[in-house]
Amino acid sequence: MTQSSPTPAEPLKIGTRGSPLALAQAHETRGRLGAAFGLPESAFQIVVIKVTGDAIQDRALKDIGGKGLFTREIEEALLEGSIDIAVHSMKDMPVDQPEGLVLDCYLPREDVRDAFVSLSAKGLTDLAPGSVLGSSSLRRRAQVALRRPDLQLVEFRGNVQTRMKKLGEGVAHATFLAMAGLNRLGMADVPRTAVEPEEMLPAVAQGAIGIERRASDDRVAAMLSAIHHRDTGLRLAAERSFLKTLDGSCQTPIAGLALLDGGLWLRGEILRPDGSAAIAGERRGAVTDGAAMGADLARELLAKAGPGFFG
Ligand SMILES: NCc1[nH]cc(CCC(=O)O)c1CC(=O)O
Repeated sequence: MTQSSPTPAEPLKIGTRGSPLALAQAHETRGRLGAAFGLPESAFQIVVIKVTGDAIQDRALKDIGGKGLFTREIEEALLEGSIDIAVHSMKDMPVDQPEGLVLDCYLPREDVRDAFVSLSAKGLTDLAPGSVLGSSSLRRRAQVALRRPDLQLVEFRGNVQTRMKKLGEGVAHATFLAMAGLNRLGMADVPRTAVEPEEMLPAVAQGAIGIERRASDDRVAAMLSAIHHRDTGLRLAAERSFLKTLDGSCQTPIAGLALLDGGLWLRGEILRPDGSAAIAGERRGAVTDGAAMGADLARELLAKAGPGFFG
């Protein structure tokens, strides 16, 4: 069923990063809006925006510093009006939006799991002692160090294609990627084993796409409310509240996942960056109670950790 279109005079400008995954997410957003309002592709214009995190490829993300390495320039474009909506991987989104912007539209979530990717092994436990694991994610590095302190960790940046090339060249024996990214890119040929959340809890918001808009743009607000996926929003409310209370940045190893199983079930974990300790906990509550549950679980873990836990 199509809804009456707000008949945009000009194409709706969709802002995105230029990586193949970001473009796939922008295309999915265009497809869902087009289907909801009976609009052709020509009613949309995809605008690629260069972000700091993509421009700098030769340094570890934690050394570039600051929040929003993958989002800042896109939010600036939204505020100045050169785009109308911004499509984001929610995993890369800071917990607070700048004044004047709103993020309250989520697409149905993809697979939340990490994928263990290797040309020679099926999982962390099969890697020979001293093997090299490539990852730039503080969370994955800490989770790996906790489980396999013998492995050597190396930084691994770049898109999926670049990382597969590095594995082929022997730069590392294995890496982790999000299942969501592999699925969205249709990369069926990448040798992957899905890692269950019970083995390794994924990042907050992994697999979720969020669409940001100007707070003042009522026409766009109405369009986005037609494609918003409520269950994903309820889960992310819990996970992002957990992250916010932990003051999570990309400098802190944090994992979190909420599921709807009649109620809302939130699991969370914080780790020391070197993997020498981890503290985990969970909450169960009403589906609309995510924000309070997330904050409460974060406070419990922070109290257990004590000062200086992150080192
Ligand atoms: N920080 C990079 C990033 N941001 C979102 C995804 C994957 C897609 C998703 O989780 O929605 C990735 C790459 C990865 O972890 O493999």
